[in-house]
Amino acid sequence: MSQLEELLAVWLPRQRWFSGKGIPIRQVRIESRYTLVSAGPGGPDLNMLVIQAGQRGLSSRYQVLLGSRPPRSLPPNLARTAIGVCQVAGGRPRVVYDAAHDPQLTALLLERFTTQETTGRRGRVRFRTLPGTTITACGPGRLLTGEQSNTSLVYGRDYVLKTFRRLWPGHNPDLELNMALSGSPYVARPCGWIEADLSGHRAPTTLALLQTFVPDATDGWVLATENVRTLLEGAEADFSEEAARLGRTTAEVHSSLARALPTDVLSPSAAAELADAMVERLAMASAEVPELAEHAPRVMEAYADFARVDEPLPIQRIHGDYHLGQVIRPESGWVLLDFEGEPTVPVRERQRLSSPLRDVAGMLRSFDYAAGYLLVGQDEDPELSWAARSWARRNRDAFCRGYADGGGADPEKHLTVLRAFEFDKAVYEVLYEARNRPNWLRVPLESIATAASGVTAGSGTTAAGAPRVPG
Ligand SMILES: Nc1ncnc2c1ncn2[C@@H]1O[C@H](COP(=O)(O)OP(=O)(O)O)[C@@H](O)[C@H]1O
Ligand SMILES: O=P(O)(O)O[C@H]1O[C@H](CO)[C@@H](O[C@H]2O[C@H](CO)[C@@H](O)[C@H](O)[C@H]2O)[C@H](O)[C@H]1O
Repeated sequence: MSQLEELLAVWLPRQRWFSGKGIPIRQVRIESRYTLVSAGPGGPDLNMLVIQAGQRGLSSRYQVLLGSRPPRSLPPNLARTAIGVCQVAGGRPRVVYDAAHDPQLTALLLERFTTQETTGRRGRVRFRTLPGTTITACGPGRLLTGEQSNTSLVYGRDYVLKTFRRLWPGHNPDLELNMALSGSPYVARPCGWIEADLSGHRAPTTLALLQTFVPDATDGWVLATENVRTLLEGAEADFSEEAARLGRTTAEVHSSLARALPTDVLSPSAAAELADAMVERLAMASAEVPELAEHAPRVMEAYADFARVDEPLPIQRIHGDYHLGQVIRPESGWVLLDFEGEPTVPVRERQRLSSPLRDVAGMLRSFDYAAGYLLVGQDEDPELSWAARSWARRNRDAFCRGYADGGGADPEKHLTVLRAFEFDKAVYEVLYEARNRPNWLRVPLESIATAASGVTAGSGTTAAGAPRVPG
């Protein structure tokens, strides 16, 4: 490995967006390096690196936004973003650092959209603008610091630039679906994107998406958990109108996607394949989180029931990783973000048509998360547990009602399908939490334990085990 690759191998596992945590990195290889912007001699450069991280014989691609400056010229406020000092592409030693924190570089990055030049041999990095859109440079980008799989920069009240971290060849579904929905009041308007031709791949790969910023909005996770907190503190709290409205908006977005993009019906053989994929994910998660294994037989039963369902299941493009953190609420109503799907799954698989009930299941899981997460690590208090679960139940029901009212398939009439999707999502979450936020692992594990403990959806609880509240 080169000096820079050695430095990246140490830095990478500490990044929130690195999805291979917990598995030692054996090798880092820089596949491509593009100088995207340069502030001139003595000033900073912004390099976009595509790197391959080798772990246990598997290799994953990531995008790194690398700042570089002459040694000892890193401003004190950027000191904590330093990765090290090394030669970049054989030149003089430079200090390299995480460019997303550098106001000078983030400002120049947005400016590149206004000049439209290409970078690299044969223009292998392109800044693209949607027809009819004029992008105006507006100063530095503010780095969002939330629990993210990618890295987003907010430019004033105008734009958000999301750089995708884990790269899979092809157009990112976030770009595809936002373009298909462009003009809808329920999404942030896409303005442009950055793409590159990765070595060995003909189709361009999306590196970043530029969207309009939705001002004065709060994300659904914050709104929901504040509501649960109020309730657990003993005060009145109701979220069900918001949940119902979110259900309606979700159904409308699904209808728009079905109108704009291909649709189909899931064949019995495809349903069996899907059930196999769920079983495979369960096996992988149980190997990594042994506590899950004791519930596996009950979860498998749900998957087997799903494989036997003989009703035709409409399929279409869907959100793919739908949860309360993917929706924001300005005054005007809910807006859906991040149509990327599950970032650890290859883009080709994420582009497959799927049942919109998968998104419904994702959001239902999220109501359980919002209810469960405040109680994790607390001493068991039956009253609080009951209140939290009842909150989840009420909002799950309201969301489903809203979804059906908005023209979506009535989730209540597809409980077998929903149950399998909810289990599959919860299993995904077990893996996600084990790798990224081990303190949260109990949230999906407890949902699975409750749901697998024998009470079925038809007998008064849902897959995640929240009791039905009378009335
Ligand atoms: N267009 C936007 N307007 C306002 N806030 C946004 C916008 N896009 C993203 N955000 C904020 O950034 C957060 C992360 O964005 P998201 O697309 O979900 O990134 P990731 O794929 O890394 O999870 C969102 O939860 C939201 O708070
Ligand atoms: O938003 P991302 O695309 O980065 O999605 C990943 O991270 C999410 C956490 O930020 C994770 O969502 C899980 O935790 C949420 C609370 O933080 C909860 O609302 C979701 O229901 C739960 O799945 C998501 O699974 C992961 O792909």
